[in-house]
Amino acid sequence: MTTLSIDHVSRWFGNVVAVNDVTMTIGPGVTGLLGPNGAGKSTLINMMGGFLAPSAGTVTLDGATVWRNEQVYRHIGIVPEREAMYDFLTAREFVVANAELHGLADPGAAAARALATVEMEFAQDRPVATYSKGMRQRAKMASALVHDPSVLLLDEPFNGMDPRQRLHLMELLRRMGAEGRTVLFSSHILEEVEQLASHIEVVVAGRHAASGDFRKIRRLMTDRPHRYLVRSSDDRALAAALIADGSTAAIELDWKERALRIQAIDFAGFTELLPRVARERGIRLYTVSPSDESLESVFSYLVTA
Ligand SMILES: Nc1ncnc2c1ncn2[C@@H]1O[C@H](COP(=O)(O)OP(=O)(O)OP(=O)(O)O)[C@@H](O)[C@H]1O
Repeated sequence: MTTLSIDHVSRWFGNVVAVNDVTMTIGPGVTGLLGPNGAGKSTLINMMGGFLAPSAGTVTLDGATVWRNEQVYRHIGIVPEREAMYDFLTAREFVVANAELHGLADPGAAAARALATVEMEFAQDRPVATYSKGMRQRAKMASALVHDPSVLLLDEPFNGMDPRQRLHLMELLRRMGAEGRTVLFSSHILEEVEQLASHIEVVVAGRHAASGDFRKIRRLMTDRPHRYLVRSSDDRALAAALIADGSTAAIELDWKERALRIQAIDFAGFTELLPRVARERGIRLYTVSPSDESLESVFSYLVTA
């Protein structure tokens, strides 16, 4: 069982709409679920993993409803973002306990296999209290893998990891994807998703904003209108010269800031145009700063596009 279908799914908490009419399909390989904080990624993952019921719509795995379906739970492993671990347990005890919960025939052997997969044998008999953040993450991962699920869901798995741990986890997730499993991980960092995911789903403010490979998502982000704040030795002359070019969509003189607010449509064209025009007219550029580069603004452009 490998294909998760999210069909017109919404989830609200009181009057907060965390997920708003999202439809997407997640198949084998590694998929990145990208979006700023509060976009609804955890809520979506919890619904995909059967931890949370959708308020509307359906989540199915190869056609079978996920919510309250034990048959389906057998195929899903989930690594939540925050999970209380019993610090006095060792990783081995923690993973064996989960194997027992799954009713596996040989919990010891299954736990040993899962701990080997995440390369945690060296510390498996130490209490979790003595682990680094990355080691805890790996213990959680072993616990999620103990029943050999075909679908693995991870909520912000790279948070708080050092570069070496990050590489290690990337390698592991890549391998699992190559084996034909469905691996989905959430992140708010495009570069992280880019390095690992062959497919990206973007969510913003509870809504599905875009999907495609990283080239497509990158292009959507660079092709959006860019806003700059520019200060120069002659703002009026600069504005007149820039507006004559097609890559400049709008210019406003901001008296308070004593600067130009420029909206460019063609990112590459504009970054070439601005210094050239300034040079040709003998205008000195004092400040050139992007004024809307927050992740939220980049993503919300995708939603309104
Ligand atoms: N149990 C809950 N009760 C009330 N509101 C909730 C609950 N869970 C999530 N929300 C709200 O739903 C929205 C989406 O939250 P969610 O945690 O799914 O986003 P996220 O993309 O995972 O963000 P983060 O990366 O910050 O965890 C937020 O506004 C959040 O405050």
